[in-house]
Amino acid sequence: MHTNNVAILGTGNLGKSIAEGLLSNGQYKPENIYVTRRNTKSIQHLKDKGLQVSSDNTFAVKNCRYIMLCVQPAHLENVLKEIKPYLDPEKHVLLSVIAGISIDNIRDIVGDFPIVRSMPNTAIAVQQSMTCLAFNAKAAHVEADVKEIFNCLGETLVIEEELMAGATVLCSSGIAFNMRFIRAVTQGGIQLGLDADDAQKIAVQVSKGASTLLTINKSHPEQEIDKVTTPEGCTITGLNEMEHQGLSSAVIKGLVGSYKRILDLKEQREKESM
Ligand SMILES: NC(=O)C1=CN([C@@H]2O[C@H](COP(=O)(O)OP(=O)(O)OC[C@H]3O[C@@H](n4cnc5c(N)ncnc54)[C@H](O)[C@@H]3O)[C@@H](O)[C@H]2O)C=CC1
Ligand SMILES: O=C(O)[C@@H]1CCC=N1
Repeated sequence: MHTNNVAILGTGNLGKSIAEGLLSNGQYKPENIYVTRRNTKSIQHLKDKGLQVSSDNTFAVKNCRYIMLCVQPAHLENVLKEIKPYLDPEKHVLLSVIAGISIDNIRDIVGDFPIVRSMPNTAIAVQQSMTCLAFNAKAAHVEADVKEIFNCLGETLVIEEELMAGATVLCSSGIAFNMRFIRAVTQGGIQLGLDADDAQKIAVQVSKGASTLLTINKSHPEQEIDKVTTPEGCTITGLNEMEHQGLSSAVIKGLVGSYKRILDLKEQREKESM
């Protein structure tokens, strides 16, 4: 076995994004990435690129060190029970990207094991993920290696596991929230007379520009806003109107709603398994 082979069990939206990211940044050779899915038809393109594609999770586990659990929460228990006989805590590291499933939930099924919770987003496909990571004590020795994998796919932040639900909302759902803002700006631009392609091009570049300013200047958003808002000008007029309509409040309420949904689903799953 190649010491660092990666298995992605459940190659759907996120699993595919991870596979594409690992592949295109060159840290992994295609043959060292094992991807599984019950029906492999829709990941045929990964096979064409040289990845090891299979519907057999145990085959992937036998050949890999890092086992990424990328199925939906409802499918996790079955997958863990299926691979458990082939898991070796000296050889394998489990990395779960599954929202609302704790390290303890996984440990309850597989026993004491190196387990990492990782919360990336779909921008991992283009090496621009923000990935939050939490390690259990057994996985402490792989922290540097795991960080290196995800650092090649964007930025990483190690957090306490109890913050993982909040991180899921900001980090993973955050891509969708940002997309909706960009889309809304595009729609507004169309109403102001720009054609759809030009409006989107402007919205995307402005978003990138705003992020880059904060990254490079290490500034506070309000400092950057103050540079744009000419007294009595159009920016402050637009900004205040957005706030009168509840922009910040809507965003915060959305984030809190999303967070509560993670906790509700977790509670529901726990009740069902009792
Ligand atoms: N989509 C996203 O942006 C993010 C998703 N997540 C988490 O990642 C997980 C997957 O999410 P998605 O990729 O959106 O879901 P998805 O439904 O697109 O992908 C899951 C895949 O697992 C496959 N699968 C189901 N049972 C299987 C089995 N026994 N063996 C092998 N494959 C099996 C399904 O066929 C499907 O392709 C979820 O637990 C979610 O909470 C976390 C962060 C971001
Ligand atoms: O919406 C969801 O439940 C998953 C987890 C974070 C992103 N997608």
